[in-house]
Amino acid sequence: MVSGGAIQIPSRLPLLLTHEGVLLPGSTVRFSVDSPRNMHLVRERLLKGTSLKSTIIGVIPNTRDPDCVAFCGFTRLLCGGNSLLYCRMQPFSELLFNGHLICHTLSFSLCVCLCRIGTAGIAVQVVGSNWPKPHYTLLITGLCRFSVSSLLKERPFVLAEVKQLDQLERYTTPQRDATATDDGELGELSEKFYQAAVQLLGMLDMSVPVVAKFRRLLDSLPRETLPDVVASMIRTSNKEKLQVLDALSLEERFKKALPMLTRQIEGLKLLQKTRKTSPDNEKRVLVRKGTVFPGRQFNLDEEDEDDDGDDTAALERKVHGANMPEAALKICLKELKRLKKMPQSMPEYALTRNYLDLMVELPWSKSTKDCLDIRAARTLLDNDHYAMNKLKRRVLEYLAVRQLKTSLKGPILCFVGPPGVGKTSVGRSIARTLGREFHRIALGGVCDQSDIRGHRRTYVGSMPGRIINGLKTVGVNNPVFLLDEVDKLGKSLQGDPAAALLEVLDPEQNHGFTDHYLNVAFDLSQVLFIATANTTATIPPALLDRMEVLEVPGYTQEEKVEIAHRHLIPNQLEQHGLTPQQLHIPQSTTPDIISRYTREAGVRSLERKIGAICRAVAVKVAEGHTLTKTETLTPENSKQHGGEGLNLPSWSGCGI
Ligand SMILES: Nc1ncnc2c1ncn2[C@@H]1O[C@H](COP(=O)(O)OP(=O)(O)OP(=O)(O)O)[C@@H](O)[C@H]1O
Repeated sequence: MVSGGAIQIPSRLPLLLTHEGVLLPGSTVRFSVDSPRNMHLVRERLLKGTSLKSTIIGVIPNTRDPDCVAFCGFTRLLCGGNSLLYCRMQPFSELLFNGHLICHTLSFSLCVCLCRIGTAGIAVQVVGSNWPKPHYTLLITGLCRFSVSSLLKERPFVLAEVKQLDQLERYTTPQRDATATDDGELGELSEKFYQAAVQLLGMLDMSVPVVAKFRRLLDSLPRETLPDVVASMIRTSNKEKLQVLDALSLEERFKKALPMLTRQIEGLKLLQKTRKTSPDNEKRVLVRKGTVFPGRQFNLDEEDEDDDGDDTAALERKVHGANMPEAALKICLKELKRLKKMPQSMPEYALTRNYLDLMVELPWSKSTKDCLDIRAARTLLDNDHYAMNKLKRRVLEYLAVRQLKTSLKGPILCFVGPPGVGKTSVGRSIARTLGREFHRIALGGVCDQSDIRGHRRTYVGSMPGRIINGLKTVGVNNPVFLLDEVDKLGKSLQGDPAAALLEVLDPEQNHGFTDHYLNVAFDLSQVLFIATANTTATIPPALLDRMEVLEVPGYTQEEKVEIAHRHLIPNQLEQHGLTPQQLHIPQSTTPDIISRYTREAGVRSLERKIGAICRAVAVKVAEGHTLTKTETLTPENSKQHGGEGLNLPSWSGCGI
């Protein structure tokens, strides 16, 4: 690439067509690549190539221009400005650029307007990812301008014959500064530009790394490179950057870039005038907020410190503030250290970040204070549930022992009974009496061990298990966990979830429960586990052995009537926005509903039927029927009501 002392870029360059940004010589820009042509370029040129030459590509802004597209179909193509049009033509006869024939042999299926001038750049990093769709992220450092002489091929990626426009030696060898000794307009311009850059720096906080870097570059780079470097660092639009890119003469380049710099200075002056904070703070805020330096497009040799630095610093603060045990803290700090060194585009960055976010969110030492009063607990249980005397007595005994001995280890209560007898709702009431958070973990159909214990982090799409997820949701380490339907746990090739539950439910072991995702022990000894099941027959013996089974039998008809009138009807009326004046179901009607329309040990179906009656009445009320008297619902009167007043639906009309 060195010919006659001059460093030359290859005369044939693969072109990366990008809508994303403009690469200027001397700047480093991150491009996300997902179009088929660009993906081919990365795979076949950057990833397969082994020489330095193969890492050099041409980056060319691909500005879709409706005017250009309108030209398609003509055999002679003329494109204004510095744009080059190539489009679908069969056969391709002549392609003219600014009056010059570029190509007359190929047919192109692309229909885009390309800039004629691009920047040859060296790909310093290529990162691939499949999420959310296959793409590569390229970090490219601009070397020099080139112009497209002719297009050689279009597939699998665009290859062009190019002409180098800038000298590369200006960065590599200390040489005569073309502008320093120039006394003419160019010298004046470059001095003015330099002074403006110094003025901008004076308005910013030097302790911010970006500003310090800007200062270093300003002093070390030859002045002729400054327009490119400064235009790529300060906040400018892509259109403005394109103007700088298209400016071939140095003088023109200074003229294009200087107004951008002065605009920035004027903007800062205005901001400083309007805000009345301390000057030092103000300077820092301006830089931090990206008022001057947007994004991270300036990293010629940049340390990884900007907004991202803030982010990881905040995370570090959270890690220290999470009050986690020594072992967990050690792991978090290690991961944090790795995270700081990772580029954000790396897929592992997101994984590590998610892991750390979970670690800081977990309630390692956050708990609610138990407010147990046995008398109040009895009243609450009685108010919430009718009958169930045996179960309520045992629950009260259990709670009383807990009150006397806070560090009670076991037993785990397991309520066994037919569906709808109130097992889950008793669990909820226990949480309320203790003043603890309640979380239900539905185990029905779970047949993968990792549902309980989580996946290892090496696994794609890994997640913590339900226990850790539940703790994250409730935000305290002493909730009431209701393991619903333990009898319906499955088994599969992915392991036996019941075996994983053994450790969770064993009071002797669960202080060191290790979820595969966390890979560090979490103390579950404060969690109060309650299990429910419909039958003990299908509960694995080892699991059953760890639990105290409390049978919850079905209800008698009388009990169901009481439950309906004390709990179900008031609940349903409230849920449907009705008042007892609008719907009254007499005690004598309920046995009819129970015996004719439900056939169950519990009361869930009864609750649904009452809900259906409420819905039907709600329609009438919403239609604006006025109530003259309190209506009572019986099968007979519902049929009698032919049309006036509150037209109570017939039983079948209720949908029950
Ligand atoms: N004794 C009772 N007193 C008041 N309401 C009750 C009683 N028994 C059940 N219920 C009510 O019945 C409904 C169903 O109860 P729940 O969901 O707790 O049943 P379950 O036994 O857990 O059923 P499954 O085994 O299907 O999970 C709830 O609305 C609950 O409040």
